[in-house]
Amino acid sequence: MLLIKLITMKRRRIVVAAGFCLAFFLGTLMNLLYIPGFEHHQNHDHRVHRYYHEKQQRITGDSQLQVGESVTEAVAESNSKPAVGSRHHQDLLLQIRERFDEVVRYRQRQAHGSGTGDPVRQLERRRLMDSEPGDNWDPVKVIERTDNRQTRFQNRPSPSIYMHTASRKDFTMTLSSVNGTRMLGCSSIDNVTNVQYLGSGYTKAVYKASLNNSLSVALKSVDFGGHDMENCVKKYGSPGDCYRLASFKIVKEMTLMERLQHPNILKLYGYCYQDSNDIQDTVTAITELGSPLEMIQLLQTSWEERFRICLSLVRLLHYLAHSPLGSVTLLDFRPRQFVLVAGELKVTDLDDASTEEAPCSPSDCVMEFPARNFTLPCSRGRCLGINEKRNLYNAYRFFFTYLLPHSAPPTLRPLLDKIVNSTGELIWGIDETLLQLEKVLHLYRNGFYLQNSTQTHIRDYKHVVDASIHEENYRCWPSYQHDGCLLSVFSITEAIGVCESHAQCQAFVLTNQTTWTGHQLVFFKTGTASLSSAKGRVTYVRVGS
Ligand SMILES: Nc1ncnc2c1ncn2[C@@H]1O[C@H](COP(=O)(O)OP(=O)(O)OP(=O)(O)O)[C@@H](O)[C@H]1O
Repeated sequence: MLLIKLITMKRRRIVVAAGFCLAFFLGTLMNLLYIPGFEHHQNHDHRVHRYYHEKQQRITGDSQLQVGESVTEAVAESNSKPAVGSRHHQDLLLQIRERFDEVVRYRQRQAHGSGTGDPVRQLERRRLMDSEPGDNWDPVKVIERTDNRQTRFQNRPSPSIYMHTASRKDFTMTLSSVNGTRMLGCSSIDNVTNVQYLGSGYTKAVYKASLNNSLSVALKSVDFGGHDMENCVKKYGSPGDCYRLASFKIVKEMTLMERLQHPNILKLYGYCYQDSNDIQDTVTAITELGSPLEMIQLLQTSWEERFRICLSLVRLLHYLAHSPLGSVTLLDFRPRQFVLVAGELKVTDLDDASTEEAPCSPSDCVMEFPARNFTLPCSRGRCLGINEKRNLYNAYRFFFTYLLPHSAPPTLRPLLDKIVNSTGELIWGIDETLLQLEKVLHLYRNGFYLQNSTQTHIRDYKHVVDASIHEENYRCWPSYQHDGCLLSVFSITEAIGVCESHAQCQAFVLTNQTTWTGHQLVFFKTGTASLSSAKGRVTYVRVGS
């Protein structure tokens, strides 16, 4: 009986959630199955987990950083692999060189489009010039210092001194500040506590840790047991060079985090280079902590929170389209590349970001997606606006279609549908898309989405000051609290409208909490038996029939 009752009570919620989940799964399945160049990401390996355990012990200071067991195994397997100095091995060195060059390009690139008179760009340019080499912060300093040595090394057989060997201290001392903010270094992560594994991908493993038992951060390093390292060591048999190759992804990410400053890009707090027993200069990035994005969970949250994520994303893409480095595209755009920080969406994985616009001849500028292709104009040998358009279409297919329209206020639906359609067809660019989403925010924040139909019910509610109801809770969707009905409203009129639409609702209590749009959180109640005095609180009780 209880089960049947529960099922009945939750039926609406389950049906809604199931509907979303089904749509989400069917839709994303197609998308996720096809991501050019990223097919390998779907794999996972038990050895990765074994490494997390080993690594967790190392981070907490149990021992020096070691080469992971799976890498050792891979080295054993790779005895038959080409010798150091062979052409095959040179291929690995070439890849390292390419990644090195890419990082240096980002590091040295001047503000894009300077001299346009745009004050924001001019400000960006000044900021960049202020932090040109010579500034204390420079995650590639370790590499740049060896650039000359590297040039000489082109014809050398041994890769072992490819990277500069530096003691930890060197880097701790050169670390100072970036954009006026003091950076963390190796000493900051010596005594981290509460280390927890957060996630890993193809290359990196990410841990949560507390510094001084106060600041929680994310620690990102190369996953020795990950696919990237394992495949490389199997192929080339050189853990040290494979590590260098993989670590450039972290160095690139740190460089972009420093170059691209925006509220929706995760903050870099610092980094640490440490020699390990077997590998020199292993790098750990220390970044802002987020929580991984769970699409299924998001589908169950309020429209207001889902809209916030879409707006964050569009603000981010607008910045990337006009960034100081030029138009930046996120080649790997899956939701797992983003995290949430206090409800805001932030991009975390920048190692697949690119500023290169695809080269073309006039006839072959085609942008391909699983469900459709777009033909773009080819101008001066480059596909015009491809970076911006790729980001926007990915935002449409991974985020907007699932998060924007469902359970939105009915009066906003036409505008939201237009946003979804116009981005899905790439009719709008990012500037227009941002303008329209900011318009939605304006309408929502100022209550212009409300219809007048609830006015007539106001006289049916009694206003009780300095009173609250502690019990008489019921569940509703999409509540901000799981065991009660806590919803956000623009006004008392809207709260009355909500109460009228819930069969159980007999009263509601205003809280002093507000959401990110300034809406007030209100508890809806089934009755008033536990009504009691509470200074400063206001309760509305239904008195009409
Ligand atoms: N700052 C962070 N806070 C919380 N979780 C994070 C953070 N950074 C990354 N993660 C989690 O760790 C996972 C792996 O991180 P990341 O994407 O940088 O690794 P990767 O090896 O580049 O992965 P991929 O194979 O997707 O490229 C992410 O999917 C994300 O869920």
